[in-house]
Amino acid sequence: MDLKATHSAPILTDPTPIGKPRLGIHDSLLPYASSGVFSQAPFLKKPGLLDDVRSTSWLDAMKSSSPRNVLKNNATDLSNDVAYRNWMIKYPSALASIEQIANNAKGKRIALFLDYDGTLSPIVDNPDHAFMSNAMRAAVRNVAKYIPTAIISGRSCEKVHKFVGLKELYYAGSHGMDIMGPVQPPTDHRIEAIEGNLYQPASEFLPMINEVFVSLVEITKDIEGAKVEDNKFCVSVHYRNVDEKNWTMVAQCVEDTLKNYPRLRLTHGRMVLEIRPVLKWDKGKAVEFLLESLGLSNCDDVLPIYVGDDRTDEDAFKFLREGSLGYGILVTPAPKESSAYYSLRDPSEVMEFINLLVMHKKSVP
Ligand SMILES: O=P(O)(O)OC[C@H]1O[C@H](O[C@H]2O[C@H](CO)[C@@H](O)[C@H](O)[C@H]2O)[C@H](O)[C@@H](O)[C@@H]1O
Repeated sequence: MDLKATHSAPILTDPTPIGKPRLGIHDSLLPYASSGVFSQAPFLKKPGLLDDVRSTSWLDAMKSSSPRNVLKNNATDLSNDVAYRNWMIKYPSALASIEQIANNAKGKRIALFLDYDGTLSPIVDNPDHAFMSNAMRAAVRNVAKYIPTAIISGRSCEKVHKFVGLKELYYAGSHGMDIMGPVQPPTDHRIEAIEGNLYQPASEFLPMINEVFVSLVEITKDIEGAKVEDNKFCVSVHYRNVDEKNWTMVAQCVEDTLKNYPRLRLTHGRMVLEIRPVLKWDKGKAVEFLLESLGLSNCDDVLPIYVGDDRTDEDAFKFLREGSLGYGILVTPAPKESSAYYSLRDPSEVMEFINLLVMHKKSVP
C-alpha cells in the first residue's frame, strides 16, 4: 500500500447520494446531518466557546494526565497498593477473568479493537520512538488470523500503520476520523475484508488542520520540549518534555490558536493537548462504523472487545457498555474511573491477553 498516496490522494468520499446509507452505514452513524452541507454541521459546542480551555480545570487536567505523576504518587509495587486492589474489584483483571470472558464469548464472534500508544506500545518521552515490540507485533498478527482486529488510534493512519506494520488489520487513525480496511485480507476468520480507505468524515477540515499545525509549530518553537505532531485530521501538542512551569505557555498557545477556529475543539490525552474538528465523531463512532461495515452490528452472536488506556478510549468503552454490546478493557497502572469492564496494567499484560484470546479461539473454533 502506498501510504503517502493515501495521504495526499483524493480522499475516498463515498459517492452515495446524500441521505442514503454509505457502505451500508445508517445515517445515524454520520458525524453530521446527511441532509446538510458541511457548513451546516451541528457543533458539539457553541462556536467560539472554549469553556474547558478557560476554566481553571484545564491546567489540572494537564497535570492529572501525567503517567509520571501516577508513578510518583503510587507505590512501586502496585500489588501492595490497597487503593489499586480495591479498584480492581470494580475493574477486574482481564487476565484473571479470561474464563468468564471466554464463557460469554461462547457461540459468538469476537471483534478486537486495540488502541496503540500505551496499549500496544509503552509510553515513552519521544512520540516518534513509541515502537511496539516484535513479540507484540507477532501477537497482533496472530490474533488477526482468527479475529477481525482493528487499531484505533489518535495518530494518523499512516503513522500508526508504519508503527504496527501489519497489512492484515483495519486501522482507524486520527481518533477514528480516518478508517482504512486491510490491504492484505486476513485469512482465517470468515469476514469479507474491505480494502483501502473506508471513511474520512473530517476530510473538509484538512486545510484548516494543516493551517493550525503550521501555526502551532511556529508559536511553540521557543518553548523547550514542546512538540507539535501532525495527525492528519488532528493536531497533538505534546508537553511531556516541557518543564511544568512552562505548561501554561503551551496552554496559552493552544488557546490563542483555537480562538480563531471555532470549528475546532480541544481534548486531553496523556500529556498531550489534542485539537480536532467539532464533529460528533470519536473512537466509539469508529468502532460502531467498523462493526457495521463488517456486518457485525446488530448481531447477538458478536462480542466486541476494546482495549485502550486513554481518555479518548472512553468513548469506545461507553459505546460498548451503553449498548451492552461487549467489553472495554482499560490499560492502567493506577486506579481510574472508567466505562470499561476490565483492566490490564500495561502493554505486557495486553500481549498476554491477546495470546489468551488466540488460545481460546483455537480451542473453540
Ligand atoms: O490513541 P492512541 O494510539 O493512544 O494515541 C494517542 C496519542 O498517543 C501519542 O502520544 C502519547 O504517546 C507518546 C509516546 O509514548 C507520549 O510521548 C505522549 O506523551 C502520549 O500522549 C501520540 O504521539 C499522539 O499523537 C496520539 O494522539
